[in-house]
Amino acid sequence: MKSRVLLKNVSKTYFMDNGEKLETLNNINIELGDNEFVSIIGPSGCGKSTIFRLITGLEGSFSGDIFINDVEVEKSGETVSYMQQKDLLMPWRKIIDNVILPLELRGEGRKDSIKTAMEHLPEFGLEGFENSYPDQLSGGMRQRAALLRTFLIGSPIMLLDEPFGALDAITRSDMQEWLLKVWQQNRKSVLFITHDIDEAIYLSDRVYVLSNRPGHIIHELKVDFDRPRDKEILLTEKYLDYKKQLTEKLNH
Ligand SMILES: Nc1ncnc2c1ncn2[C@@H]1O[C@H](COP(=O)(O)OP(=O)(O)OP(=O)(O)O)[C@@H](O)[C@H]1O
Repeated sequence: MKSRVLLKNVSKTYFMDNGEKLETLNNINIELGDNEFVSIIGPSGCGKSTIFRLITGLEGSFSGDIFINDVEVEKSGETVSYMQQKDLLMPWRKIIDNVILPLELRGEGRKDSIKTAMEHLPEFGLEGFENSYPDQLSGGMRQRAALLRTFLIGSPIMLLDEPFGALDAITRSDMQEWLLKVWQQNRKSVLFITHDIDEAIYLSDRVYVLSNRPGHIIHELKVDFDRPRDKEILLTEKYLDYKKQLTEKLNH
């Protein structure tokens, strides 16, 4: 199944209520290939989330071209699985009722939706918690529930905006390993936004570095580690070299 995204010379300017222009993205070129895991890192406010809103069609006006599976985004009609930065679970709905939302929105019956979701609960580490409410779960479990909800949107293309940003270091590290495992089993194309250089290198096939706003690509790193990966790679020279490259570019 095709699962590609291509941004060609994409620029985006917001027009503020007071008439001012906010140039947000400047001539961005990004490519996500079939089954690739690609990260985007860059300073706060440089337009990373805007890129996702453009790909999903939530943000309409821009210059340049965006292709989803080789079709222009305006004509594509493809639903992309998108997890926003603050993708909160609804506190009044049980975990199972939170995760089946995209299936229900697609018009699938409640019974079938629950059956589908239940099959994925073990893989997402949520077995036995289907009837819990979000505030009864740990931070990592809540993020896995939000990821399952995103996963059940069903697109082979996933856009994940800082899914682990609010987690403590140990939980975050566990979640990275878990995400790689799930990704390897399900092979989707993932675009992943993070502020964390280590996370970007560990997870990705390639990493794009954005400049300060208006964001443009200042570096592209190909991460040449075999898969499946384990945290041992963090101790290698090659890894340290990648980290140095990205740190230098970000502090540029
Ligand atoms: N709907 C909007 N209208 C006007 N300005 C906006 C809008 N959405 C975002 N912006 C502005 O565009 C810039 C980029 O925002 P965006 O959320 O894409 O950045 P980001 O790189 O994802 O930031 P962070 O890393 O802090 O999440 C910011 O200055 C933001 O205030």
